[in-house]
Amino acid sequence: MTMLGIIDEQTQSYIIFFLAIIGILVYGVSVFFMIVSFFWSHVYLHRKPDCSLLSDSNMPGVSIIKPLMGVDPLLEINLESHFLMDYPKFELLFCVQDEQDEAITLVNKLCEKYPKVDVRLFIGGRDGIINPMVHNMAPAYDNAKYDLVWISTSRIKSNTDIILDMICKLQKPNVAVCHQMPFYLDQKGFAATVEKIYFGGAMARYYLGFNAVNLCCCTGMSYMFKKPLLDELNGLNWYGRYLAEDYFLTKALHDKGYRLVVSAFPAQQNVVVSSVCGYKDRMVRWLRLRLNMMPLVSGVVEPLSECIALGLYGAWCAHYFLNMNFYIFFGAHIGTWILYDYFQLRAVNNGPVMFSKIEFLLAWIVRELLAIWIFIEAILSPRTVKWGRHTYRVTLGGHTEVLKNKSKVNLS
Ligand SMILES: CCCCCCCC/C=C\CCCCCCCC(=O)N[C@@H](CO)[C@H](O)/C=C/CCCCCCCCCCCCC
Ligand SMILES: O=c1ccn([C@@H]2O[C@H](COP(=O)(O)OP(=O)(O)O[C@H]3OC[C@@H](O)[C@H](O)[C@H]3O)[C@@H](O)[C@H]2O)c(=O)[nH]1
Repeated sequence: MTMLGIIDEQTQSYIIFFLAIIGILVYGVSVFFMIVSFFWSHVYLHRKPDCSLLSDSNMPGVSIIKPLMGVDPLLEINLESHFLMDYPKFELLFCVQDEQDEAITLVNKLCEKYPKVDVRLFIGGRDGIINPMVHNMAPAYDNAKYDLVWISTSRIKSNTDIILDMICKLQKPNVAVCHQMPFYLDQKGFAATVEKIYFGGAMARYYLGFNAVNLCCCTGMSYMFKKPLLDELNGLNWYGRYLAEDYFLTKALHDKGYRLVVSAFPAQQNVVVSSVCGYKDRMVRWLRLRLNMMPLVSGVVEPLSECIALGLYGAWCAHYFLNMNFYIFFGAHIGTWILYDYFQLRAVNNGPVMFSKIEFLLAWIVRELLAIWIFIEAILSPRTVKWGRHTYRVTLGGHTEVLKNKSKVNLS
């Protein structure tokens, strides 16, 4: 008898063998997605769209919904970028929940500057919808003129290539959604470097890899879709009962057999990045959402697929099966991973990054260590999600309640 006298030696060796097989599988699948996304980011990203299905006479109209809350120093640039797009048929639908919101002044200023652009402002949102972003967008969604709707959050900067790319990709009948992989525009400062390294490395690795093999993996930061298809599946407002409306509505379309396609242009988040803590809090919020939607994947496989954990697990497996030196394997794993992330980031960035290799390395280490912190913080209180003005309680399957003054308000 071994292992505290509970199980015999043979059972113990079976368990160890089983854990080693799992380790090989997790390592193998991770490497598979890394290779796919590396290849994908080099051949697919930043390519000009193939618009052969479009002509000047059949350019579809697009209703662009911009939910706003407060003003960031870069918000004006982001909003103006939409006014400046060279596309013949679009409307801008700005939304704010509060009539005192400072963003209203900014929208009015831009409307005066660009009187030819078709703009509407919706104030007040729609009562009864839990998700604050959907609450804010609901009136605009219901009044959208066109069949293509583009939801683009306040942190997103746009340009003509992006709108054209999304529209062209949506011309295929089996494509329901075209979404942008989250990424960041260049900004100075360590926190901005950490953000860029995460989105261009760790996230790109799975975001692109999953989409390349047609898994449903989409964030609601910037995505264009065919409104009639979503309306057949209850419409946007219905998904406002979930905090992760993006996951549930894209999954519904995906389950119906439609394709979700990644835009060739990563999303240009453009906000003032002031602290690493802000990044950490957002990642904890997202992870808590995922833990409630896919507990096994995000609670077990996801942490195991992070560089340090996977390196330790892989080194143990290599030692177990091949008698390889644990430390040499681990060192080679970390070194290769850093190189991979660096070149992956350059591909997503479409060229060199603005920070030095030493800054990259420091920020990369901080990001990897933060991933452990983020996991622990998320798992310690997986049901509580703070977003905007409220705190929410999310339960397994995504059911959401607003927590207000210690009492629960169920709006769904
Ligand atoms: C064996 C190695 C496999 C690695 C599995 C790692 C699983 C990692 C899961 C997600 C990481 C991808 C990051 C996607 C962006 C998520 C951002 C986010 O949380 N956004 C939320 C807020 O906007 C949004 O509501 C959530 C979207 C969820 C998307 C995740 C879909 C992943 C689904 C595919 C899982 C299959 C894994 C199969 C592994 C064999
Ligand atoms: O209370 C709020 C909070 C946010 N918002 C708006 O919602 C948009 C997204 O907000 P943030 O930038 O804080 O959120 P994230 O980018 O982290 O959101 C992401 O995670 C949660 C998902 O539901 C979203 O689809 C996804 O975009 C912004 O345009 C913001 O103005 C509101 O309208 N009301």
